[in-house]
Amino acid sequence: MTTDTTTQQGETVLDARGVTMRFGGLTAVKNVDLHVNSGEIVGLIGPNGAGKTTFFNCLTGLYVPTEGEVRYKGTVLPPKSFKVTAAGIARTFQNIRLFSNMTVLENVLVGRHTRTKEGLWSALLRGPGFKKAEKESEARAMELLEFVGLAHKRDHLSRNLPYGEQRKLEIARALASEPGLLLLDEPTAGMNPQETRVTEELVFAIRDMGIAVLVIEHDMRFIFNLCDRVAVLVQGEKLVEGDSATVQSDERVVAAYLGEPYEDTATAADSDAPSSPAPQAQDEDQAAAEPGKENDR
Ligand SMILES: Nc1ncnc2c1ncn2[C@@H]1O[C@H](COP(=O)(O)OP(=O)(O)OP(=O)(O)O)[C@@H](O)[C@H]1O
Repeated sequence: MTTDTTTQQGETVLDARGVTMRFGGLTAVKNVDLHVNSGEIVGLIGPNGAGKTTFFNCLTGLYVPTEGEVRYKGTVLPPKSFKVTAAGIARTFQNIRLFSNMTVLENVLVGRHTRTKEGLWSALLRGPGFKKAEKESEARAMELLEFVGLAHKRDHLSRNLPYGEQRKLEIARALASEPGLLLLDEPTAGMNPQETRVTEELVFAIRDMGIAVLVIEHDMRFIFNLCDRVAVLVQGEKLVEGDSATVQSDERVVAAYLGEPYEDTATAADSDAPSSPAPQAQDEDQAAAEPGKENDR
């Protein structure tokens, strides 16, 4: 198993400062600072309801933070998710959001739309420029499917894939937008231990492609194996941030989140049962709740 997380770390890719998100009287995220450097894998952990997904939604333009600022490579991000994707941040969702009636390949091609230059007329007329761009996009999409191990399923409908493969497909689709930063929201939820290990290797490989990664996960073994740095959110506030050893041994984290020392829970973390509830339409449910409606898709 790969546990070497050393890599070249350079410029600040993501710089979130003082991010606060209130839903009426509830402060879901409170004054959170977080940065991610190129070459880094950063983990975001915390108990259920700590504000992790809300924070992700603030980073990706799904929510406009009540206060604070999010910069990507030094530029303040526009509060629109498609513009955030075009800027270079891609994400996956806790509740998988694939186009279920499209094939595996088509799902990845959808992810490429921010990087294709051909306009509406070109698409309608299907001229030579469009056909060339279409071929290039398909070739790139197939490379990504190879990368995540799904090339042989290119023509399957995404809804027919097993759950773990749907998660991989979401990652391939996110990579299709050629991001500089990938946000993964519980990428191993519902996976068995073997699938989790494969996902771990996949995330290392993504980092080695030059893409920084910020990952939310409840599986502590996965997080502590993978991440260069881990931030802990509790009740919307950042409690601790540091390398895996620092975070694991911090008494506040043990008390607030782990409940007991990590060493004692490692076996449990490797059990077959997902450490978080089965995926559900949580984001959609939350989106329906005013005033924290999603900004767009
Ligand atoms: N759209 C919304 N409207 C109102 N409250 C919301 C909304 N979205 C999230 N919340 C609340 O904000 C808090 C943080 O929720 P969030 O989903 O961000 O936590 P989380 O750390 O991602 O939890 P989990 O690990 O269970 O996914 C919770 O109390 C949640 O009920």
